[in-house]
Amino acid sequence: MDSKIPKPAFLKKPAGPLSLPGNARLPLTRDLLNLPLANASMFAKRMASPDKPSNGGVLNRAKLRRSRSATDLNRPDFHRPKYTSNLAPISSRSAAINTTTVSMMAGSDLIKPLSETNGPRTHLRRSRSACDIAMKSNVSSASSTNSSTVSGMSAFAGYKRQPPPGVRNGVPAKVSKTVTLQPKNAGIGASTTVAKPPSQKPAISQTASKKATMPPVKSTLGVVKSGSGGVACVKSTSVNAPKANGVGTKTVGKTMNKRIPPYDYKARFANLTEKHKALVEKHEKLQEEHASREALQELYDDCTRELGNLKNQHAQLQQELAQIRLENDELKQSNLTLTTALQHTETELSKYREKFTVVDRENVELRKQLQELAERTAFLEEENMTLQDANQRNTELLFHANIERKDLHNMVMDLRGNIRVFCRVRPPLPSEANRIECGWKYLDEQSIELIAMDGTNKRMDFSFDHVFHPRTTQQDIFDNVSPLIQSALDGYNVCIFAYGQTGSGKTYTMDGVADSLGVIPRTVDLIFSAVNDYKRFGWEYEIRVTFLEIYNEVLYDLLDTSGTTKELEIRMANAKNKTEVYVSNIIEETVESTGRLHQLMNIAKMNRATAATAGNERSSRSHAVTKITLIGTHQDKGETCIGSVNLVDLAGSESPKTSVRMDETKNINRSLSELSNVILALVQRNEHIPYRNSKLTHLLMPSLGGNSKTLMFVNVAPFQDCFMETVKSLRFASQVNSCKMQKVKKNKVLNGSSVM
Ligand SMILES: Nc1ncnc2c1ncn2[C@@H]1O[C@H](COP(=O)(O)OP(=O)(O)OP(=O)(O)O)[C@@H](O)[C@H]1O
Repeated sequence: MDSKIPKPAFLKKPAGPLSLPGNARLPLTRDLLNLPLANASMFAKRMASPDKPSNGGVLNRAKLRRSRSATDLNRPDFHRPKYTSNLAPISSRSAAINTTTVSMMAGSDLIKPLSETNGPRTHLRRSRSACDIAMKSNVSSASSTNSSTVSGMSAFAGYKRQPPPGVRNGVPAKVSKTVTLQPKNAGIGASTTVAKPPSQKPAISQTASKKATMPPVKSTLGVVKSGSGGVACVKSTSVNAPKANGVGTKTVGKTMNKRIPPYDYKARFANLTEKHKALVEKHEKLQEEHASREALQELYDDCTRELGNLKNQHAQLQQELAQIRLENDELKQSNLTLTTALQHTETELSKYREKFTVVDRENVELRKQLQELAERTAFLEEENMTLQDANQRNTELLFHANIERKDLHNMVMDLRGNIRVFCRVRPPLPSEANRIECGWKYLDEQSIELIAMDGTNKRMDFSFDHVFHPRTTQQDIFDNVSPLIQSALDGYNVCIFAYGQTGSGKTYTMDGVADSLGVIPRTVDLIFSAVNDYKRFGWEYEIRVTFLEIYNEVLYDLLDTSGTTKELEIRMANAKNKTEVYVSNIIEETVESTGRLHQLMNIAKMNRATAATAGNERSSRSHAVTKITLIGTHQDKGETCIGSVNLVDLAGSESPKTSVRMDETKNINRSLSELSNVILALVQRNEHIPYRNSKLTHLLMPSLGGNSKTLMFVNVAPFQDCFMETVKSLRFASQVNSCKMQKVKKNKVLNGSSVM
């Protein structure tokens, strides 16, 4: 054992000031006297060395005195030369130990920088105070044990004030002690430190129980061993740093065992008492730490639950966040759509604004125009009033002018004669090309010369109101007829009939064919056209129509399609006016339009044709009478005018020699003769007019004579074989015409002219 004791430090001439750590003490004088000479001289030389601090012997005199007293008590045979004073300076070694310890604690999870701990600063203060208390207790114990401890404590205290590199403001060192000594007061940071792996936590208690299990402690052990363990340093380490490894404490034990002789039971007892106290304190601290850990465990559980709740909340918030992000994306998309729509709408709005501007300008223009038009309207209304007054006056004038026109027209018609005769020569049909024609010479529009082509070359001249040659059109014919229709509209009775040999063209003249309408359909059209024109003069017309035929002196209603044979009688309408007649049981239909009238004409024509089918020659041997009654009313003037048009397609005259049905021929010829007699009586102005001698003259009585206008067509065929019948018809017509023109003729007669 002694061989392992290092060589005394004074033999090595330590460079620094003399400072003995721990229980190191300077040898007493008497000790020095007991030293071998060499050693004594060396010590004296040492003391006399200029390197020795001037106050080296004064500084630790109290210590030396105490040490000497203790030593004296234990010194039956004191041999101080074995004192090992070549230890490293305590301050440096203590710093190294404490640096190592702090580094170890700082490197462990138990020590956290202040910035990592969230514990309140007050905890740190309390921990610091506890630490200080612990330190003080250690210091006191140390000082009571050995005066050299003071320097060790000073060195350790100096270490605390100098934090190791990497630790800010020295907090980690304080925290490490706080965590270790005062776990109860530790905050969250402390709990976090305590919650570190338990393999490191027991190191604290093991430090007290001198058990070295942690690798950092081993390294510390190496440091201690290499430093050869100064007593003060080791004791300081074991007391002031309970977290130091057990090896260090073990080193202390060895040192103390070395230092306290076995027989010094009192010192040993004191030492054990201190150890016991330290262990008791550690036990209490461990119990507090255990309680603190349990509290921390509860806190940890609470935190875990809270963490779970927070995780759930976090997950829920994550879902909400995802939902919100989704909604946000939808809102962004919607916003984008709305933005696009807004831009589109703004574009349209700008267009509409431009249009509105244009329209507004147009509106202004239109308002101006409207104003002008309003003014214009007012002017026109005023002018219209003036015109209406003028129109009313003109209407009045027109009404009177129309009356005057009627009078004049009637005068003209009178001058032309109430009975007028037109002669029409029909052309030969293509099927009649082999028939010999008479010689026809048209002298003028009113005269014709007939030349027999039978070899006698007989010539006969006839004069009429108008002579129409074979090429005369239906329109030319009607142009000469229409003035009579105008007379009917003016309130006169008009009778137009066609007289002539069978096959001479009577039906063609009166009815016409589909592509060449005759007098009757043209009369219908003219009447409706004139009625519409007369409306402008205030006249409203009612048009009534009847269709009948006279066959063998029997009346037939051509509009009666019932098949029943109703007896038609010609009766006088007014006893006072014997010219007014009507036909009983006849169908008289009021016609509103031209179409309807044409429809009725076709019905009548079919009925007559049906009769003709029953007997092939019936149509040619019956008289067809179409009567159109015109009733005009002028509401304003309260006037009424009634006129009528009798359109008669007479049966064709026939020579008895060629007649097949003599009775029919006789009836036809007799009725035609009676018609001739009536007409001749009229033109000769006889007192008695034999109207009632035949159904035909009786029926036409209102239209023959008086103010009636009568027009007779004498139709003749152009053929030589019809020469006699043609001459007969022309003589009758010429006789009518000569009688009418008798005055003129008379003038002619006076001039030497002759009529046949
Ligand atoms: N002006 C004319 N132009 C062309 N064809 C005519 C003309 N007049 C008559 N005809 C034709 O001559 C034929 C006989 O004419 P229409 O039947 O009119 O004689 P009508 O005198 O009526 O005979 P009826 O007394 O037997 O009835 C018909 O085919 C008709 O088309």
